[in-house]
Amino acid sequence: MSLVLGGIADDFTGATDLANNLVRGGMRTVQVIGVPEDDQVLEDADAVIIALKSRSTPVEEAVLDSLAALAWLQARGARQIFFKYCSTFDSTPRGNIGPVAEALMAALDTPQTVMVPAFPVNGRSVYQGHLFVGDRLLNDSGMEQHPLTPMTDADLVRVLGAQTDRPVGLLAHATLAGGADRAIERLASLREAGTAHVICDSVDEQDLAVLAEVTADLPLVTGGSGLAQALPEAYRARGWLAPHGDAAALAPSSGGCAVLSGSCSRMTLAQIEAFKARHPGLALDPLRLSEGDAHRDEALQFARQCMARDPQAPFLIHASADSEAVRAVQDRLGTERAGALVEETLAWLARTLVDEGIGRLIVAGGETSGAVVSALSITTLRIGPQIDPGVPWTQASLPGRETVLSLALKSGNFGGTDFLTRAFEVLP
Ligand SMILES: Nc1ncnc2c1ncn2[C@@H]1O[C@H](COP(=O)(O)OP(=O)(O)O)[C@@H](O)[C@H]1O
Ligand SMILES: O=C(O)[C@@H](O)C(=O)COP(=O)(O)O
Repeated sequence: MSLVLGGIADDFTGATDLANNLVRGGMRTVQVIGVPEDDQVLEDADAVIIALKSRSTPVEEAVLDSLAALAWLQARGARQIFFKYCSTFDSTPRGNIGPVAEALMAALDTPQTVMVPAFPVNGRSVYQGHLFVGDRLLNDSGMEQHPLTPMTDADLVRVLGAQTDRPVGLLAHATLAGGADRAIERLASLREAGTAHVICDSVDEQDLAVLAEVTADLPLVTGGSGLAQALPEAYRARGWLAPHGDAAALAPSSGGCAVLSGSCSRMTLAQIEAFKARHPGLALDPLRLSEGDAHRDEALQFARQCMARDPQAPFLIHASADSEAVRAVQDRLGTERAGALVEETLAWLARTLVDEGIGRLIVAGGETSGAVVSALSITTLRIGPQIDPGVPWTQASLPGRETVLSLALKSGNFGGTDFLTRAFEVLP
């Protein structure tokens, strides 16, 4: 198998988002969880996305995991490596975006890479190096209150500058508007001046199409999944992709419907409210979780009652809470312990509920999805039809289970307000 694109994603929802856009562009894409064993057999694919949990891990660990993923993809002949991080550039002054990008550049022996977080269909755009979410600057979008990676500065040249000693430059919109040749010249002159990282403006699909044309031949690109919407066309123009049938077909789904949420984003909170207006939901209290198993067991009882009442009707369990409540919990337990406690509980619930008949599961939150997917021992996800931009249904075979599990991993900020109810309605 010789790959066109090898993806390294810093979280699991991000990996699914990237895979979704490649599939929509007609690329046969497989998502794997962690670096696969050398002898793991993968179906024929144009792209393999390796989902890591490297967004919030210590820098050294993120770098090592990313390099291991790179080595696996290189051994399968990947023409281009795509380092996928969040369209809201989720990171801290220590990293992990800068250090991981640099380690990948060194391993690929390339002096420069591009940074393209924009995802216009979901409202993420970059202008003069500043990241907007809808009509708000990043630091005024709610992301400044993220529980793990609060983003308090929208100037990405400055944000990345704090994560690296190498020079950071800008490919500005005015240059991009001049077309691919002008953008290529700009990248070359920045390269000659020693600029390793280039933040790329992009406000719409047209900008991304130009950027795809400009970057398709680079060994390494980095960013959100917006660029991946445009890359398949650039690959096709180079004769790298053969035509084939529907890249997003899934087997029929079965089993009960559940939602588990650890995301505290504004959008998830609105989705939870809309869901609870129609279906049962239970809020977890992290402080009670910290006192022992009783609260966790209550949540399981709640789920069992819902399943007994109507095995097909969806229900929700969430730790998601507004920023004030999250801060109060973090003050008492510490940020890491609070996050880990919530993730462990939701992962345990996922494993137990799937054993007890849940076959269609939505998980909201990137870190939360990582914990759930790991607890379910999932190694590969097949990407199905898109529910909302950036979020497809996927399917996984689980060890010891005859039917497939349908799984939607929802990034915190993605999806319309009715996402949690509509997702079950559109599932085949
Ligand atoms: N009530 C809460 N108090 C403290 N931390 C929480 C609470 N609810 C969720 N968390 C933690 O917040 C983090 C949310 O991150 P994540 O799952 O990636 O969501 P998102 O996709 O919105 O970023 C997780 O580590 C989760 O465990
Ligand atoms: O690029 C994006 O915005 C998403 O793919 C993503 O990575 C979101 O991360 P979470 O919000 O932590 O799910």
